[in-house]
Amino acid sequence: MTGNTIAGAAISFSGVGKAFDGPGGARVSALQDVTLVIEPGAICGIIGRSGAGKSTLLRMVNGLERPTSGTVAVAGLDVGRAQGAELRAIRREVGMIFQHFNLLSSRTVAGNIALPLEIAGTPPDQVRARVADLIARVGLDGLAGRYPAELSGGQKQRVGIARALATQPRVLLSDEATSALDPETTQTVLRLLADINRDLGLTILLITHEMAVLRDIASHMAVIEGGRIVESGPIYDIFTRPTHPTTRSFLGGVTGLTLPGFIAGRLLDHRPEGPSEEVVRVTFAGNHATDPMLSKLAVERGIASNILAGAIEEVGPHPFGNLLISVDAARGPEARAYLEQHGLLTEVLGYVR
Ligand SMILES: Nc1ncnc2c1ncn2[C@@H]1O[C@H](COP(=O)(O)OP(=O)(O)OP(=O)(O)O)[C@@H](O)[C@H]1O
Repeated sequence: MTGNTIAGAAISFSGVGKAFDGPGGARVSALQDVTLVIEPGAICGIIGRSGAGKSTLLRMVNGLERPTSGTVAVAGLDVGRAQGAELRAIRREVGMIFQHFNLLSSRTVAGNIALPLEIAGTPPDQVRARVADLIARVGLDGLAGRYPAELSGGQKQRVGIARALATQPRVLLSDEATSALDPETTQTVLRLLADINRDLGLTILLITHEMAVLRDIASHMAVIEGGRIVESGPIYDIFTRPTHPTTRSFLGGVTGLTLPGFIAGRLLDHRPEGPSEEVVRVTFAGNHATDPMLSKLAVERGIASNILAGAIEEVGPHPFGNLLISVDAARGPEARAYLEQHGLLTEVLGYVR
């Protein structure tokens, strides 16, 4: 083991860089100085735009890509430097599911799920018993003899999940596994992954470009931009206190964080001379999420607020909401202090005349 693996972590990236040979001999830097620790049993989501480096990061965990610098470890084993039998042993600990399922069309459901066991040399009677268990586990009872072409997208992904679990891995990698599915099917597949995480204690690392997927399933998340992790931590902390502009732009779609166009176009950085309104983001977290704090602000302090946009939803088991409001700029500091005293988070976004 190198000194850079993190003891006790399910997956760790320590100062990881990856460069590829690009066109004309130029080097393309896909990842730079990535450090991320994923604890056993976590569901960690990596979100980023196209080309940010998500797939490269994920593929390092099962040794499909090797780091140019730094260390990637699974359960303390250095994947990037493992060879031969050691690499095969690490790969058995890591299952993977894919956006387009990657099933063999010539094999049945049972045949696809059996494949990793056959490759591992498992005796046929054990393969049959294990495949039957896995089919029940992922809710495909009665479909063992069907071929992929006879299945819906959601059923195909269940086969993919069962196949990934066949060798009883400790880590499951998900490469945009719900991106090709409709919203309802996405929910059922995410629920299955959450059940597997809970029942089997499996650590899940998933990549996505949809914040809603992370909101519904992840315990932790990291935002990747230009090959660097720009923000990471427990999902609830990031939803309630995003710091990086990229995180905020991803969050805008799911949490009502985006300013309506008619305000955004007029927003000033500094309070202007004369009457103006302060535009404030108010984040409601935990038990405060449904408290009528703005009504109390009006009644107790006589400060009226306009609601510009907002949403209340759940992140994991916690209620959470964002409201964008405007208040008379002269009373803004008092309004924010009042809301903060009552457990809400506030942030001034700007001013409008
Ligand atoms: N085998 C390769 N050879 C050369 N460049 C590569 C290779 N694989 C990835 N890259 C480059 O590395 C960068 C990161 O790519 P990566 O596929 O990891 O991004 P991504 O976030 O998964 O994108 P997407 O969401 O579009 O799949 C991109 O600039 C890409 O062009």
